[in-house]
Amino acid sequence: MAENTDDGEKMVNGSPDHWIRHQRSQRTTPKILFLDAYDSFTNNIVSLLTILLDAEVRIIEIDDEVLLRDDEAWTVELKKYDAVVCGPGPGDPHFDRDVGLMQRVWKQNEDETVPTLGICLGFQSLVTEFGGRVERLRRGLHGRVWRVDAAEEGRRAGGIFDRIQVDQHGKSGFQATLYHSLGVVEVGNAKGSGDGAKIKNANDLVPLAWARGEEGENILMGVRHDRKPFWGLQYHPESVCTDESAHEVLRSWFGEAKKWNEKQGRLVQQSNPDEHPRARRAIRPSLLGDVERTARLKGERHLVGRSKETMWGGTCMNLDGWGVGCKYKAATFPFPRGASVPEIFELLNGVDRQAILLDSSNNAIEDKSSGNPNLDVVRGRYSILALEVDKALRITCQAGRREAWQIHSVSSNVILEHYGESVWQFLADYQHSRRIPLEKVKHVPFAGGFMGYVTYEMGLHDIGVDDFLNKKGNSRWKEPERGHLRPDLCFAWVDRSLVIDHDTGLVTVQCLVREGEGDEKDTGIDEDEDTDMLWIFEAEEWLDGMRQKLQRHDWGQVLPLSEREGNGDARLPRPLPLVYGELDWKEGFKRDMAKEPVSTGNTPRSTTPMPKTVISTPDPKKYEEKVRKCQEYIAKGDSYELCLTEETKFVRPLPDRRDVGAIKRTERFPWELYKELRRKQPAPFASFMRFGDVTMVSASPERFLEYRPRYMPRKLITNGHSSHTHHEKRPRKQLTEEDENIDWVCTMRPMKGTVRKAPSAAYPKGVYAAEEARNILHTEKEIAENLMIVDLVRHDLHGVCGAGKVTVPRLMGVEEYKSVWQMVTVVEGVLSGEGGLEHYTGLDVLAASLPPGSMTGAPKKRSCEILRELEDRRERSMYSGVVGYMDVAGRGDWSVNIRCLFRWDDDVDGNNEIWRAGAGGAVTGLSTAEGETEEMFTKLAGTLGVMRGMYDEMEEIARDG
Ligand SMILES: C=C(O[C@@H]1C=C(C(=O)O)C=C[C@H]1O)C(=O)O
Ligand SMILES: NC(=O)CC[C@H](N)C(=O)O
Repeated sequence: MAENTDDGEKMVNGSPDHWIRHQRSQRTTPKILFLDAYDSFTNNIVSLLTILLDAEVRIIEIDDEVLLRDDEAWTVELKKYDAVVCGPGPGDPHFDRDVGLMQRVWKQNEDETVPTLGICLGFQSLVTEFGGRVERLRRGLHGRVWRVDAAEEGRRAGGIFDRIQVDQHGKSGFQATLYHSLGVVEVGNAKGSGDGAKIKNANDLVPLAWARGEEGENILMGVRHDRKPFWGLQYHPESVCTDESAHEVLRSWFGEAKKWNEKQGRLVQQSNPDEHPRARRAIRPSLLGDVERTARLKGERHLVGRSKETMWGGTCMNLDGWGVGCKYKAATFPFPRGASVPEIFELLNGVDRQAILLDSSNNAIEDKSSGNPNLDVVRGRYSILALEVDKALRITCQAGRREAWQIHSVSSNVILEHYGESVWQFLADYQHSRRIPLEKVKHVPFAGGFMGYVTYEMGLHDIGVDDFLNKKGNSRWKEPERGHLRPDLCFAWVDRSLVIDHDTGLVTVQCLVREGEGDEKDTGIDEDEDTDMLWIFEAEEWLDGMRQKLQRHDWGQVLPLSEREGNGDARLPRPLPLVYGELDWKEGFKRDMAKEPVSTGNTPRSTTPMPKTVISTPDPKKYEEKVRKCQEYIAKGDSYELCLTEETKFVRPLPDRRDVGAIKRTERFPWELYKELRRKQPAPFASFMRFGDVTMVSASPERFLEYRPRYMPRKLITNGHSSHTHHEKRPRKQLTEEDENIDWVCTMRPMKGTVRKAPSAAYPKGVYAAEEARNILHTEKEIAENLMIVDLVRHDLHGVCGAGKVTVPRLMGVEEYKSVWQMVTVVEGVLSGEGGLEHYTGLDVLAASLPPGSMTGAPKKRSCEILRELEDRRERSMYSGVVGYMDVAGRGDWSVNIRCLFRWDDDVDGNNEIWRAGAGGAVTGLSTAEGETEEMFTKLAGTLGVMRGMYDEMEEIARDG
């Protein structure tokens, strides 16, 4: 049998030559199998093992159906690895569904056993398998950082804690993060009585290390099997808060594993390169790579190029010609004196048209923290206004139908409906084929490109939580059981926009112009120099017009209403009217003209008083009950942290259709609401969106994800031919001059830990000083809460950026906002590696990290399932989703939709429209029901207050159920 080594050499099995070469290749790249129990820290462990042991780590899920069923396949698979790691995860080691394949690892044939390390749940599974007792601890220890001390046995050879330095007290230990609520209370035959009791040495399992809690607990942290090559660790070696010195334990373990293999003469089989590997890599395939593969199969260049056949109504429209190859045109000038962002918005956009405004609305607030270096005031720098959104190409997609996305042209007609690739692949491809070199657009963060939103449910679906979908029937045309047909992803390709730089005081108006480089045959559109010139001429004229409009406007004066609302430009679509009607599953939205406003304008104002707006806020008692339920799940080991949320509903009467004035006011209402929110709750990631079917006003303080280039000195770049580590084996692709200087940095800023400024029951004096805020936030509870999400976000980033590419430049900083203090960590991942941005873009990170970890808790998947249940399967919709952009140069910035209010056009209740606002917070074992309820209401207070301020008359009720 001939086998291939990694470097392509042929080997003949059995010859001495083969043996030597086999040993050598094994030495260069050891292979580790990681059994993933759906944890949110998996990729961090894989990264650590890869870097530390210079190993190739592959992943298989614990519930792999084939391997669970097929003994033969399982045995064959295990032969490919030097060692196995059974990972952490939610649940209980006694339940098959929680540990799956792990149990099979412990039951291997004596002579073929693969050396294995269990971590956390994996450790508990090992102990359970060999007769130890694992039970609920008296309290959960999620996100706690404790000292772990090696026992006598641990320090001996084979005890894997042997390389930990001994301190002056004769102890060897380190600080390590714990994420567990179950623990070992008894090992082998020895009797113990729960945590706090000493567990004596036992038959097969030898205790190696312990952690002592401040409540007198003494918890087992490490074991080895006396005769088999099995080890286990209860703490999390990969956490950002575990000491680096603890890495030595993993080195020792792997040394022992290799010794075992040698002693047993265990041969690690090289995998057949022709065979599709069963185990996956931690890093996901790139979206553009997927596009390329599919396109190669079909012999076409871009996904959309293939869509001709699927066009609607026989129109043969090819999107390849739709702006492929863009030219960038811009005009930059000083911010007009006396103007403000809302006024510019009103002048250029009108308030009732489609619009997206990403607004650094806190840029003007005074710095209350002056002089305090411990406190960061995060100010947004730019405000970005998408112009002519009505005319932009729009891409929409519903969760569960993500292989079917739609492209809409002006006036919302669907011009293309496509099946096959995921919408993410389409977006990556679309953006990539319109790339503009960074050099040309460095002066602005956004030069045009995608802007839009993604809902929470889209994220849920992408991580495999999709109980909201109808599983029966044809997946394409599933009858929605969600009660609506709203898009979960909606992006506009914005080619005209305006950027305000609040720091430099400059305004840039800009547009993307079509370039006539497309292949004529391909696009079916005649391109020549003249048309090209025409586009450019038109663009320049437009830029000039915009500049003059802004500069000549008298900003001292209040705009006459007519000028704000009537956009004199006849080419522009008319303002969106209020649409009345009903949603029908079969036929979609059915408009009911009879109910709609009459357009004559002569009808007298109605004199009947408007009915009241009804606000229903969450019932505090019920919320407390849910917090307790969260804690039950946490105590059982099913989750480490749960971000529980509730919804507040505003049922707002629509005006009589004959009352033209009232109708006008209603159309203006969202914008007035936004202006009020912006004024009262300034925030770095504020936004106003009237886009597709949704309207949202947001005062979000939380950045989800930003990706942008970091320019590197040229000499830092290796050319790939000079070194021969295993990372460099494949020939590097030809780098362009531009690539050489750029690292793409993805920054995530998970926010966890909230303290309100005003006095409250929990802090009766009120918390006003920064120092006090810091002290309150830097407590075990808040630190644990933040840490768990930091590790989760590192995992999400590792899954795209790869091993060793993720750092935490700032851990748990405290930031000041209008009415709260927040604790925020900055996590960075670098998208370089092979292919650089050619293969992975910020969109890969976005697609891989939704829903935002700060809104779910950890581990993400199981926590989301639990939350669905606790939140009565209510859709969070826009709340907990993201809004932002990804521009033509590949840069992006997305914020988490919190502290926001939204309304869907079809969300009507009789003659009322419904606005919704979510609020919540992370529940951990250390939470109190009252404290969490207060935190939720604190977060709600901002939006609620603004909404209340909009009415003279209203009624408030606590929501039941
Ligand atoms: C859930 C919300 O906020 C999230 C939860 C936070 C927390 O638990 O401290 C902080 C910021 C957000 O990530 C909300 O504002 O509704
Ligand atoms: N991180 C983990 O693996 C946790 C294991 C188990 N679910 C517990 O809570 O104890």
